[in-house]
Amino acid sequence: MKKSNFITLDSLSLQEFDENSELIPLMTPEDEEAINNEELPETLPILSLRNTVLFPGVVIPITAGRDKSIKLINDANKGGKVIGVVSQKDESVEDPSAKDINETGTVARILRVLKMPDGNVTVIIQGKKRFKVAEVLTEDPYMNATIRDMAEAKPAVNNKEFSAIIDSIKDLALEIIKESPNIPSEASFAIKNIESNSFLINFVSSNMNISVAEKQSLLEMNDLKKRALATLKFMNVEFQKLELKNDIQSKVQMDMSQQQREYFLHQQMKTIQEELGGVSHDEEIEEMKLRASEKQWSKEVAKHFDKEISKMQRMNPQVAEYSIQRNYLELFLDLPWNEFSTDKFDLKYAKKVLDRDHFGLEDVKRRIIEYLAVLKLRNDMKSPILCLYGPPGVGKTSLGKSIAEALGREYVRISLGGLRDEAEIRGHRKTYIGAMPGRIIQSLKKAGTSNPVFVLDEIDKLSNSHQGDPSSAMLEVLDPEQNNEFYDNFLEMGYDLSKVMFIATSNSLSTIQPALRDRMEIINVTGYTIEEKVEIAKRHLLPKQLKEHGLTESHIKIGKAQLEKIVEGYTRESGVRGLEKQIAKMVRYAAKNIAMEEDYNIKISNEDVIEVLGGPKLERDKYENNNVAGVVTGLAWTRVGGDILFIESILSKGKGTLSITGNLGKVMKESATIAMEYIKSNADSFGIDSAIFDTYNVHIHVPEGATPKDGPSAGVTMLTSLVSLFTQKKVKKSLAMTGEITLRGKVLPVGGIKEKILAAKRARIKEILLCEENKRDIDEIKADYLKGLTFHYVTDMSDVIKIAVTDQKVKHAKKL
Ligand SMILES: Nc1ncnc2c1ncn2[C@@H]1O[C@H](COP(=O)(O)OP(=O)(O)OP(=O)(O)O)[C@@H](O)[C@H]1O
Repeated sequence: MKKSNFITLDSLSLQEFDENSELIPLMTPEDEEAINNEELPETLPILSLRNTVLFPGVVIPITAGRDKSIKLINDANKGGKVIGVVSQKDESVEDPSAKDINETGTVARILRVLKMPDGNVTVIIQGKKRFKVAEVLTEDPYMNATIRDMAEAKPAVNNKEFSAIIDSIKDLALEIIKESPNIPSEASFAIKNIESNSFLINFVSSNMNISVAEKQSLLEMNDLKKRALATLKFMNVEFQKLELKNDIQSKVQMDMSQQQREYFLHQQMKTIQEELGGVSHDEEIEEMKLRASEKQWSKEVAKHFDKEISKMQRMNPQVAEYSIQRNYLELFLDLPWNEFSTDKFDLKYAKKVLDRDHFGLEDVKRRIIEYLAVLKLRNDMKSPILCLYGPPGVGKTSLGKSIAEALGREYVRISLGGLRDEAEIRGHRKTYIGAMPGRIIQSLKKAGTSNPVFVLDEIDKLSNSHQGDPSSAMLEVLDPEQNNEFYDNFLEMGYDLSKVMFIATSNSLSTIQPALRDRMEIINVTGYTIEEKVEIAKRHLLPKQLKEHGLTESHIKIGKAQLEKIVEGYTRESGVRGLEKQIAKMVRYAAKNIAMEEDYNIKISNEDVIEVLGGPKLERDKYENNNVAGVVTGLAWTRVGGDILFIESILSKGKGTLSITGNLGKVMKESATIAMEYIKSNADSFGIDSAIFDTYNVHIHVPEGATPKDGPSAGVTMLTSLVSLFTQKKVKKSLAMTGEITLRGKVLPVGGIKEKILAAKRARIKEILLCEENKRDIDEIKADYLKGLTFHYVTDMSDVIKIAVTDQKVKHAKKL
């Protein structure tokens, strides 16, 4: 035996062993040869092993606790030191008999016996040769049995396959040792030094991490090549398990170190932030909690806030969700919750404020004061929402502002024009990227109180689209029964809007969703007459512009005559927005002169107006003379106020066709046909020869073809135009008219009377023809507006002709 080759065993205290005995030898091929040639004894004492298998050549320590085993070891140690070692089939059997042990075992030589302090005996044995138990002779005091030799089929020395398997076993064994933290690296020296193939297989099999049964199966294999292959398979499995284990371990380790790294960096950042005087996240949260404690929110909101803030506390401040959560909670803190301003409800003061800010509009102001009076008496806000309706620039929005001031409330305004997405009103859920609360909640945050005056501008221009229906969200906002729990998607909570005073403005009633219109009290703000506009300009617009341009009244004076010129020549509107712009131009002109020290005190003359604004841009809507047959003045209503229009018709030789031009809608064309047919059937009463209907073509035209026109209110005008045409008689001077006609010859009332009257006045019309039923509209109009106008009320189309068409022939009357 070569003493230089030795194996270290971790289960054994080698130091102790070294001190007392020789080193454990490795089995060389020569040793193996010698052992194989040794004659086996016929009988052997059999030591049963519970949890291991002894392979030939391998040295293992065994601790014996059972009396039988201790006696066997002691006897053998005193004698020939050779024993038979067989593993138990079932390790739990305490006192195994013949049937409990495997048939195949290994002859072993006792190398050393160590007596342990606890009475156990540790024996170090080395396997020599396999055997089969032939017959168990005695079981007491320990098992003795006759044994048989076992032949081993060894492959030829030059068997390449076998050599390859052996090489693989060696390589894999080295890999396994490398990967296993528990096997000392010296083991790899041992592997490298093993010269005997069968010992290599046995050594590896013995040290592999496989079950006793598996080890036993290896021991029982007679064919060495097969045994080598089976060993290699087990090794592969073990290697894969090891790799997997290491993989998991390194991952776990990496996760841990990543976490540690992040923690470390966060700590560093926190320190840096604190050094720089910034707010650390903890401080931020503390500050939020402090602010929250001052809020007057309901239990429900407080609970929700607490839940959300503890969510924020658990978050990593570096992730994007953290800032979303912070914004969310800041919205809660910024929003007013049950924070009210005290209402003034001094109606005299309210009237004063309204009068101060707005000239005229007596009716409107009266209704607003009445509305406020009701609010004062009822002392709650569950009254209809005001809707100020009228053409642009008549002061609807600024009335809202004055109401806020009169009541001593905050003022906020949103424009609903062109708003198509419901989320604009209700907000996006906060999980969306860039999500925000809706405009209602945003405005309340801006207002800072829970009861502001909230102006909803252009409510008629809310539009529907595939992104939802904003008007249904608006319905919830404006419904006093529902709006105490208005749900905003971003806020994820109901918000009480019931104390908010909503005022809507609108240019048209027909485009407001009917359900919305029902919820509102409509107040009509009509346009202004020229005189009123001049007054508004003098009292409000000019002082406002002077202030904005840093001037005072001593710098520039614009007389009434010039203001009137500006109104008539440069603006065409019911409101005063355009007028304000023109005045701003005049003020800028003065400011320039003053700044250049050319003139300190400017009194604007007519020439100045032309110099600054250019020649008058607009001819006043003038009534035209009545020298031509078939030309009649009608009154029209548009979204931007009233207007006058002319209906012209001519005759040409032909076959009696009727053509209509001027960009007219279907209803207006129908009016023309009705008028024509009515005249045909009543030709005699108008003194018209029916023959001309077949010999002349009629063409009706409504000028300004670029502007689309529609509606039934031009019916009476068309009728008058055609009668005048067929009779070649003059239409009454300075007369304008509006009214729908029917085939039976009736005249029906129409809308927009106030605007139409204002337009007629602007055009210097003197007489107006209307349906009898429209009289009640006229009665509602301020007497001032009606000054200088004569009204003719009719019910029948024949009355229209009687009033409108004179007996005089026109200048160049056609002979028909
Ligand atoms: N009666 C008035 N007295 C004083 N100023 C007026 C009056 N009417 C309108 N104004 C002024 O005209 C300007 C335009 O008014 P505002 O913006 O309120 O019009 P609006 O009716 O709301 O128009 P829109 O329908 O286009 O929103 C404001 O500067 C307003 O102060």
